Amino acid sequence: PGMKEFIWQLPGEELVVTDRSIVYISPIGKIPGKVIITRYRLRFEAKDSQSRGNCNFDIPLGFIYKVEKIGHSTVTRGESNYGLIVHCKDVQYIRFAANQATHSRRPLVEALLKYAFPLSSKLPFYAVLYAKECQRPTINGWTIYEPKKEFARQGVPNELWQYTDINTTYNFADTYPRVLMVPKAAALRSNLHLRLVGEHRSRQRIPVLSWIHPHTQATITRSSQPMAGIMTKKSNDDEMYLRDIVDANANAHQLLIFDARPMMNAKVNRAKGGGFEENYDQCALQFLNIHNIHVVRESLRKLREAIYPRVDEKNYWRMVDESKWLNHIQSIMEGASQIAHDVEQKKCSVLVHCSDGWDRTAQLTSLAMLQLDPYYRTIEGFAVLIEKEWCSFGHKFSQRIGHGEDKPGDSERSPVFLQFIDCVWQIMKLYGHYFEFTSTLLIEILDELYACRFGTFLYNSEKQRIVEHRCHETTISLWSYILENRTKYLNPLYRSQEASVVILMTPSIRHLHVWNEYYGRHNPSVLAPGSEIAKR
Ligand SMILES: CCCC(=O)OC[C@@H](COP(=O)(O)O[C@@H]1[C@H](O)[C@H](OP(=O)(O)O)[C@@H](O)[C@H](O)[C@H]1O)OC(=O)CCC
Repeated sequence: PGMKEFIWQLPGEELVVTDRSIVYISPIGKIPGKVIITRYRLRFEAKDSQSRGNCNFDIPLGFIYKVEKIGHSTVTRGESNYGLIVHCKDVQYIRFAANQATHSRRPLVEALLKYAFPLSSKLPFYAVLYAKECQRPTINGWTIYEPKKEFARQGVPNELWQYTDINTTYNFADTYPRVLMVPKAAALRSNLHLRLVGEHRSRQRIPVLSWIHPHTQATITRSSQPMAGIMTKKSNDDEMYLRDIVDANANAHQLLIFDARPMMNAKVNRAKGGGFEENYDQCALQFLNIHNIHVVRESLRKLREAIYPRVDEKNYWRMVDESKWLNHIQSIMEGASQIAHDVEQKKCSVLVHCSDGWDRTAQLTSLAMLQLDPYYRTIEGFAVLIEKEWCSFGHKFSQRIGHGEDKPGDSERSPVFLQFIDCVWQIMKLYGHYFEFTSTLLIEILDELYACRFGTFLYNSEKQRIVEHRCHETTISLWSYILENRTKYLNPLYRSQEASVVILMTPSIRHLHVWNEYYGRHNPSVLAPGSEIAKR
């Protein structure tokens, strides 16, 4: 492997192309400098960096969702009309003016289109090159989450809950984890029974255990929607299975079913064969009015307009309100808080689902578990929570982020995981001393979500990650990096004894804030010293 030419180069980060005569059109002025593109990043170095303050920046290629060419080589207007715009998956976009005479844009655009979209270019993700050249990490992040170790920590299996081997080779539900914990009564009935329950749940994502209360045995189970359809057909096996969940908790006589969706959307899903648990006996159903991936994608787009490339001081709050971003955050937090309250105070068992059970359901179970179990507010526990409720339960990271694909308009993309991390930040803002880590960890996780340097967030399911792409062997886990640098994320106010509490909150909109530390981080907060104001 080539020697490192620059101190900043990472293992496996081969140089691809350099352009020394390019101008960065920043929000606060034109800055001439050099662009270096490698297999991992786009880097800009201002020509006389000392006089302009530090205008250097690095953008991992995984951040890029669109490369836009502006101006044509023939146009004669000012040079800044000819160049390219690099649009990023976090709020920013970067505009460069290239040198018309030398047609310097072409090599840059070709390099970006090839290496920012490895799936489209049929190249391996940078994560594979990085792992090849890295020394073996001292901590193997792939073993931080062991399902049976985590369930043992929760106190199961026990006399009422046990493993089923029905999905050991992912043949039952290929978007689900291999290890599933189900009511003992259901497992003892037969695998046929479980298969019949699976036939009544979208993609066989049957209700399985996420978390059990250490003292009351109240449980959080999760699933996808029942396949009731327009005939609102019922399933004896599905209803019997839910009764098993009720019977496994001596403190309650009914199962609280939380359908994350607006009722109208749940009804519309009947047209696709879906639906909801209509008058199941011993069950109480309620809708949480959390909107779908399409509404969420649009909401972030509007929030971004309020913030980047600069805050519109006159219209900011109107634009934030019109985005409804904080309203969506609130609906998720309200749902998770009600789930936590019903499990903790009413000692009830709850079932959480939505349409597919991999977006809103993951948000609700993980936020409720974060409130109920202080373990998940430690660095290791937070890694376990994300591996369990997001990675292993088939949140489609690859499609929701659009890893490596040049398909900016793909309607499968949506910032659902970002919404979850934003909710964690809102809880941290109110109860920071109950977390072992600070928001630095949250921002690090979001950056590595896009960068594709680690294998943790690649692909759409445990099966794809482990069986089809063998990520545990070919890539390094994000948690190796995080845990090797854990001091970076430690919260000095954290006292594990006092933090060992249940957080029960009623998230009023007045307690919620725009996470400016993240969404506003690319805005020039002050004029870089010596930077000239863009000439009008
Ligand atoms: C005649 C065809 C009917 C039809 O296409 O229904 C489709 C529904 C889509 O259902 P929705 O629940 O509104 O939307 C779904 C959820 O966001 C789901 O995530 P989650 O895991 O959180 O459930 C995603 O995985 C699906 O891709 C998405 O389609 O659309 C609506 O309900 C919108 C109504 C305004």
